[in-house]
Amino acid sequence: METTRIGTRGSALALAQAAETRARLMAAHGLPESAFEIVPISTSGDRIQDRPLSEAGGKGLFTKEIEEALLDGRIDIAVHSSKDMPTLLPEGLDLLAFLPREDPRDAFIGRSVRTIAELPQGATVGSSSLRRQALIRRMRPDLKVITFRGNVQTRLRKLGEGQVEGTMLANAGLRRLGMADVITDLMPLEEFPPAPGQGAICIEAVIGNERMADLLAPIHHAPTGAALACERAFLAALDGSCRTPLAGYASVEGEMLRFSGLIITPDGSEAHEIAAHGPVSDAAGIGRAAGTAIRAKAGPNFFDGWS
Ligand SMILES: NCc1[nH]cc(CCC(=O)O)c1CC(=O)O
Repeated sequence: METTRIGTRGSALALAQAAETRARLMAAHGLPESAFEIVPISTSGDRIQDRPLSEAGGKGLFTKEIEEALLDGRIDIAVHSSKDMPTLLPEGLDLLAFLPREDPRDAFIGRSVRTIAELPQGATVGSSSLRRQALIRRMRPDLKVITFRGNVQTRLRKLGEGQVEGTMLANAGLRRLGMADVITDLMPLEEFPPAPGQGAICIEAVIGNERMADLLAPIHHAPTGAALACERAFLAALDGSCRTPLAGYASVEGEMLRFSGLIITPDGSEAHEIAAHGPVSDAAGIGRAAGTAIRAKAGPNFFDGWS
């Protein structure tokens, strides 16, 4: 029997996502663990630690080396956080499966308070995400928001040392790491909407590889796939620029898809929101139309100066 090589980043979260994918494939096909090999691959996003990723070139940084391995045939499938995927994939690759989405909310981790509202005037909060920075500033313009990178352990150490009074991470990632106990508050979706793709694992493969298409079909979760098609179309309609703080979240109930999107200036002073719904079968169309509509709402000057 041929071994399936699963490419992934080497971070603890990425390895947990690869192991979850392997477990689902084993269960779906009655295969032993030995039918799979997890291949960790270091990416530019992992190596660049000294500046915000939005300055270093944005999203593709977490996927480039892994996609090269797919195209070179060194791995058979690649497991990613959907949030880290650019809207345009390299020629010849496609996202063939999405696993059932985890909770998409952001989590707040406070040092001596439980919520953002309880932070003292002028307190320092750390985040590396432009979206989270802007949403925090919108809620609490008095806070000092600093760029804060590193893996979960590094961030928690800095928090413990008092470099910041609070930080934010995706609830999904913390849960997958078995670290949800550090969370002191979960942000409501309406007030603090997530990034497109947050909480959803996707699996990428070479188009036309029938063995991989057959392997992945039974673990694909169609409602998550539709939600992601909508969110990714919204992102694409806004050029998916990593320098534009934006949020987008779609949920599916039966045949109905609901989407909410937001764009916001980095200082949090101006935000525009959009809500849309329609049939699941039109998921990408709903996202694209929402992107066009929010662009029109914001006006041509909104993106000037900082995008
Ligand atoms: N860019 C890092 C990244 N990509 C996906 C997740 C979380 C897991 C997920 O959204 O599925 C994280 C870390 C974080 O935001 O806390």
